[in-house]
Amino acid sequence: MDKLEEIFRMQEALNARIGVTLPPPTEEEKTKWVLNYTRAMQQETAELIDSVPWKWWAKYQKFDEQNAKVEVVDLFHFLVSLAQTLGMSADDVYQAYLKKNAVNHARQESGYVKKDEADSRHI
Ligand SMILES: O=c1ccn([C@H]2C[C@H](O)[C@@H](COP(=O)(O)O)O2)c(=O)[nH]1
Repeated sequence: MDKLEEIFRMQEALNARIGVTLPPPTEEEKTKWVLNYTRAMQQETAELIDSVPWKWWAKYQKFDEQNAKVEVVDLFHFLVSLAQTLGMSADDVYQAYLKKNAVNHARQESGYVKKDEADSRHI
């Protein structure tokens, strides 16, 4: 089985155990879960920041690479749930990634001197 598809399936199973079925049926519920998952990701991002010595005034901090990797995986859990909240399958994410990656390369090709919001509308 494709690894991304397996991750999506495992995340669905974990979320079901927690009592959450995605995508939510109403726009109101979708809004709630977008906010829940983005807030959870902000928290995990803060924990990732704390895994590196970011405090320029303190000397006690260490680079905890092992913990940083765990935080990345925690973030991935919530990012996959966020995609599922918006009704995206593993293949939807893959296809959108391909298209957006091509846009990013085209932007580099052209020097990216102007922001063109319309260049991503086809994704
Ligand atoms: O609805 C949820 C809630 C939590 N987690 C997972 C993601 C992280 O791996 C971990 C974060 O929880 P704490 O370790 O911060 O308790 O739980 C989910 O996948 N879905």
